[in-house]
Amino acid sequence: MANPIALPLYEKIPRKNTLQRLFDILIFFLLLSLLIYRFLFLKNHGLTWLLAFLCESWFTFTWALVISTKWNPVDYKTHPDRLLQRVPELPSVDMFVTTADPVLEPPIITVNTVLSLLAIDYPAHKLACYVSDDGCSPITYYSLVEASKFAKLWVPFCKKYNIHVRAPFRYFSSNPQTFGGSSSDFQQEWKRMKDEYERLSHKIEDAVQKSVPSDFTGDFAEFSNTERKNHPAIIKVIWENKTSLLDELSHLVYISREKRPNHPHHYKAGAMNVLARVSGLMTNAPYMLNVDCDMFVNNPKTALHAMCPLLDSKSENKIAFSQFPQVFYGGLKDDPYGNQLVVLFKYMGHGLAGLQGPFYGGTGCFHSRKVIYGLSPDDVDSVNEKMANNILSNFGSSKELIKSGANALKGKTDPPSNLSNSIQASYQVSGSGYEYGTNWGTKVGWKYGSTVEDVHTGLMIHKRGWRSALLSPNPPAFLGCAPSGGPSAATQQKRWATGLLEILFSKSCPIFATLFGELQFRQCLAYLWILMWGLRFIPELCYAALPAYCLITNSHFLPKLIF
Ligand SMILES: O=c1ccn([C@@H]2O[C@H](COP(=O)(O)OP(=O)(O)O[C@H]3O[C@H](CO)[C@@H](O)[C@H](O)[C@H]3O)[C@@H](O)[C@H]2O)c(=O)[nH]1
Ligand SMILES: [Mn+2]
Repeated sequence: MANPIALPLYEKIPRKNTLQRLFDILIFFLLLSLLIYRFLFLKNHGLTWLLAFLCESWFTFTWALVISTKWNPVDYKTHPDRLLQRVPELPSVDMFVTTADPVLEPPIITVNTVLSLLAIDYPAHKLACYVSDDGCSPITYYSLVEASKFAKLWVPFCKKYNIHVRAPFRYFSSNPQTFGGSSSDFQQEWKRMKDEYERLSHKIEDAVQKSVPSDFTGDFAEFSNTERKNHPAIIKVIWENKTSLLDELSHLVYISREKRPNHPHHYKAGAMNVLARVSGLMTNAPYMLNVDCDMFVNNPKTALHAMCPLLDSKSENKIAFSQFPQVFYGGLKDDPYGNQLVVLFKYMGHGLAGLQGPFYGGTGCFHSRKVIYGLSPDDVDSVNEKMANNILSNFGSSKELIKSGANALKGKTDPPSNLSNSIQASYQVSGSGYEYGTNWGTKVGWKYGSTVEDVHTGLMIHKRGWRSALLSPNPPAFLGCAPSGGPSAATQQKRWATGLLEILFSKSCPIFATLFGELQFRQCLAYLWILMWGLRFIPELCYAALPAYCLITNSHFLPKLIF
């Protein structure tokens, strides 16, 4: 048998795509010949011919970007089984869940995501789950407190019977025999778990109906007199794993950062930066997973898969993040609105994986804390005091955060002995004015300035020369909700289109990142393809309107066939 130490933790396997390339090139040549033909006869025709020429030039250009991106697709094959043999001490992971609105994102959904995270196959004392609530909702907090009680039964049950789907709402919607077994012990425990989960759901439902707790006493006192966009920070350690035991529940922390009407809060990016800072003070894990509240873990080995490229010695200094594709459940058949992102991840994503790496997709992604703090790949092995001080010079006024930041950059783990020791500092770094005059949102952390903070942040990471990995394990690592269509899909796509254009027309533009940074040329083309997404409607609408226009004006834009 081969020495496990010598075996790689992951492999990049090129996909065979000769036929696909042939078709892609053929289409490209057909487009080019059409353009040449149009150009040669431009003088003999009117406006319609010119418009068609311009639209087709655009289509040819975008097709060239697509071909370049898809040319060398690769699949990542990860070997989580080898991980423990090669890396005896798994690193800690801080897991972030963001939620913003208890009505649009019902707490039961967030609770399921949190439960699925707490139950993953990873040493429990190495995990901490932080929930950021931009809705400042006592109901969300109450739901999490109740969920942590249920988790004490749910997590051991999942691990004992090796349950595959660890989000209870999803698990209990399937037949018990499918996952888990048929022994009478199992059947009994399954029944008990189901009853307990139903009790939890009812409690949460009641809380939503009656806005429990209405008196805001005791644990809920901090929520009294709060408005969603005007309230002080609220941080609560819901559960602390005090014994550092493997089979105890992981830490669970609730954070609602301070919001004030005159202070910009920078939406999700702002929330992520608060999460990075508070977790830096509390657990300071070298890796951070972030998920949207509606994206539960669907494969319990997810964290082990993600660690393979991040910890493999050949890539340790190069791969900044492991991204899992967004996969959705319950979506419309054949994805008529295109919001299940199949093309983006299945085709373009794997093509990107063969270049510098996939875009950061905002959820289902494991980041390295050092990279988020601003470290460059060349400096990883040589972080000295001066460099750390330089990076941390605009980290804000919290001395505790600067100390923990220096440790993170130097690769030291230094979690404080208990979480409550860092509560006071955590309140300080969650304040709405903490970031003034600092590098947060510019050089450090999640980037501000675009509503698509994920692509923006990923682009800035690639610009520094980092790579990223796209992992598509089977079953998919995470499953999420996509809007089913109608106005919500339109609003989402409008937000994406605007946010992508904000990046294109800013100093973060990928062309500058290639000219003045380390963004590879073909990676730059791929970024251009996605960032220009919001402009595509112009030539597409125009081209679609041409036939009707020609019919009305009795002109033509297609060559006449002469037999
Ligand atoms: O002020 C805000 C706004 C949003 N969120 C959270 O951010 C996540 C994504 O927001 P959502 O409204 O669901 O946007 P989507 O368009 O569905 O999200 C996709 O697009 C976003 C922007 O590119 C990415 O951040 C997401 O990860 C990606 O799933 C959710 O968990 C929200 O709760 C906040 O925490 N604070
Ligand atoms: Mn969403």
